[in-house]
Amino acid sequence: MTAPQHDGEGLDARIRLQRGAVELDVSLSARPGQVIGVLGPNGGGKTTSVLALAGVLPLADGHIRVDGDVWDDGHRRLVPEQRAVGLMLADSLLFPHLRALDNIAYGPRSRGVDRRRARDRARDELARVGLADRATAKPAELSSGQQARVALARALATDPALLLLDEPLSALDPDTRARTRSDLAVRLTAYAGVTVLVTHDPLDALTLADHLVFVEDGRVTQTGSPAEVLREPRSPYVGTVVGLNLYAAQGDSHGHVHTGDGGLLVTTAPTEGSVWATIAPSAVSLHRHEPEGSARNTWPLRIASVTMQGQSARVGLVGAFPLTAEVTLESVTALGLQVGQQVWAAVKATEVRTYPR
Ligand SMILES: Nc1ncnc2c1ncn2[C@@H]1O[C@H](COP(=O)(O)OP(=O)(O)OP(=O)(O)O)[C@@H](O)[C@H]1O
Repeated sequence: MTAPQHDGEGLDARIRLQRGAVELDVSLSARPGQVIGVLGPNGGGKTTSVLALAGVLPLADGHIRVDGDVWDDGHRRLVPEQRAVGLMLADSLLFPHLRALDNIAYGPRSRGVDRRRARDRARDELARVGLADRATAKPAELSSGQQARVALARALATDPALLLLDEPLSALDPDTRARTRSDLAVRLTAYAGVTVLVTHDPLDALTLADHLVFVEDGRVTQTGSPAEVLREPRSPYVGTVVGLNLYAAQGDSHGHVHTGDGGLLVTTAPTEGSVWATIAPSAVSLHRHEPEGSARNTWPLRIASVTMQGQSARVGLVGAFPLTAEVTLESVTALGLQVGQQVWAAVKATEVRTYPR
């Protein structure tokens, strides 16, 4: 479950079906107004979950209930048109021959709303995404960010109980993406239904979602609020998403943490038994020679990659203890860091966090 049990309002789903090689078993639940961010590696089953919620793929088992109504219970199922769903994908899929206004009015019209009321509603939705003045533009006359906003307006114009956003921003360039992300955040705040947001972008998830669900190989590997997930990642994939070095390990009461392949970490805050151990990349210092200071954890490693990120660089290190370090660009030049070079990495014992696995 992704949120506390509730009284039937909102989304309550257990999605079980086979698709390709993946046997999907994913539970999702949320109250009205909540945004669930669904993340995971390629092929894990995120889009399949969205298609099941939309009614495109039938459940083999499990259930989908929205506001107490059964949409699918493995036997009875509502077809997509019977579901109060709004859908927005990376490709906005607008009708190219229709004006922005008519693209949005299409949904209410096809659900029986008369022409004038459908257009009034479409005008209202266009205004809410800041495009009141582009009502007569055809999709080809709109920028990609504007097309995305029209697609969002269209998805919401039918008053869906469930809004499904599958990589809604992934086709946008970084600047447009950032602007559209904040517009989306504002619009979602005013939306009363449940939103399921599939994304590969940690920033989308951390800024838009109330609750995160990680789906890997058809299974939920971690759920929690963004703050919980940032604090305690519980799978190597989640560790990568939140940007921490993460190790499955065994801890003892003396502050020794043994990672699987003979690696040893020293920590000042030991947890006994099966633990996850994390090291923030910014806590790793790099040296040309073996450091003599107080750091308890030091390893000679080889630089496998250097990538820039704003004013800092992430340095991938391989060897006895694989690590990612984050250092300033000044350090990169001062140390003359290059791929293939041998360096010493050091981490203070106070910087090694452990928590039960
Ligand atoms: N049209 C299809 N027919 C059969 N199997 C499919 C089809 N599309 C996807 N699959 C398979 O279903 C499984 C789940 O894929 P899905 O697209 O749901 O993953 P995803 O988590 O959304 O991945 P991505 O991040 O790449 O979009 C994969 O094994 C995939 O190969």
